[in-house]
Amino acid sequence: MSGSRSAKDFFRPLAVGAPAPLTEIPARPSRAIHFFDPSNPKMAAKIPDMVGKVDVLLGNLEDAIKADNKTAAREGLVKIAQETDFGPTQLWTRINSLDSPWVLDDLTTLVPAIGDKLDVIMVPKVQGAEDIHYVDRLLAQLEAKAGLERPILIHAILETARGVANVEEICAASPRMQGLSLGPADLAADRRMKTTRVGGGHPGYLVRQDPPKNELGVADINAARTTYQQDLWHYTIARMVDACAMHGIYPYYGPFGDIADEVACEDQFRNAFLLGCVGTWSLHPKQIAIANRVFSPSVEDVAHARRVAAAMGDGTGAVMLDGKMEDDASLKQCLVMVELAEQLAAIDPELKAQYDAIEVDA
Ligand SMILES: CC(C)(COP(=O)(O)OP(=O)(O)OC[C@H]1O[C@@H](n2cnc3c(N)ncnc32)[C@H](O)[C@@H]1OP(=O)(O)O)[C@@H](O)C(=O)NCCC(=O)NCCSC(=O)C[C@](C)(O)C(=O)O
Ligand SMILES: [Mg+2]
Repeated sequence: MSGSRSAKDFFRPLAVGAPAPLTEIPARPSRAIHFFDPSNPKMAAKIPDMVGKVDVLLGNLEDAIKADNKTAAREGLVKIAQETDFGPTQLWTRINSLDSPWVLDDLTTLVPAIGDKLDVIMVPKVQGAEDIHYVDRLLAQLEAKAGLERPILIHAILETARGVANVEEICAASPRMQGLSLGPADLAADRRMKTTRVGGGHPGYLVRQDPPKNELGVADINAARTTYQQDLWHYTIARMVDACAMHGIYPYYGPFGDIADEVACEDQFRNAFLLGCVGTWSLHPKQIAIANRVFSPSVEDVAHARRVAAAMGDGTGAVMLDGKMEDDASLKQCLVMVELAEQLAAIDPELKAQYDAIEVDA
């Protein structure tokens, strides 16, 4: 890849004195990345109580924050971060876009003030590896200056056609890359898609059942036919999942703007979970429970996975379980569930109790 670092330099710090990059991105539970506006006193007041109840709290500085409130949001985030003990909950931020008048101050303020508490910086509207390289070097310089001991990770939002086209090089651009989220609103606009919704499906994007045929074998195109609404975001999410898996980083859905429609929100989140995403965004407190439910494997799935693991002994060969074939590969599928359940149980006592209560009779 032109312009990328050679293998021998990939894990070298980009500034003298900056912390060494991680060689592996930790699989920390992040079912819900909960967005809040640090300049909104009502929202900010709720944040300390949310610690421990959501996997990630994200102080948003970009879109959805009024231009007049950009400084207040940045300062509000610094204050909340300094005054709060986040325990097992991660603290992330979404900085302003790289072409905005605010982003340089975002980074030069946040890293010295709260860099020791910030786990991940979400960068919006990432177009290609060059955007990640810019943030990567700047973070290294700021980390070195602040004497930080742990590198801050980068999460890119895919919300332009160019960003989607460059998804693999974005994931590969830095050892700081933690993951990707879908930005369905900006992406729809950039692609000139004809949906005005923030994420989710569209009733016009469908396939229709074939027409029934009459006794002469002629299709009756006027007969009632079932239609099936399709997922507008399937292609993009699937590309993100492959790019992330290939680079050992984590894919996330993104925002679901119809806060009132909890059913459709859950459906969209579940599609992403099934395809390989590890989490999603929550824009309103009530979306946290939906995300936590959807992105935790069900007790039934974990029970089945553990049964397969027990039945597979040393993990090789093929066995029959409930009339179905299980083998080395299906065991690997099951271990995805078992490992995720273990990671979640470590931070979620309620889930731990449910998973611990499973009895495995192989
Ligand atoms: C949708 C809104 C306006 C409804 O806000 P509301 O106040 O009208 O809702 P509510 O139901 O009346 O709220 C009840 C209570 O919960 C509070 N509350 C409400 N939300 C939160 C929250 N997130 N965190 C903590 N507390 C919250 C709210 O302040 C209120 O407190 P109160 O009972 O004391 O009066 C509000 O929830 C909100 O502003 N959410 C965040 C929106 C956001 O961050 N948008 C940006 C991400 S999506 C995006 O950028 C797109 C993307 C990726 O870039 C792209 O696709 O291109
Ligand atoms: Mg956006």
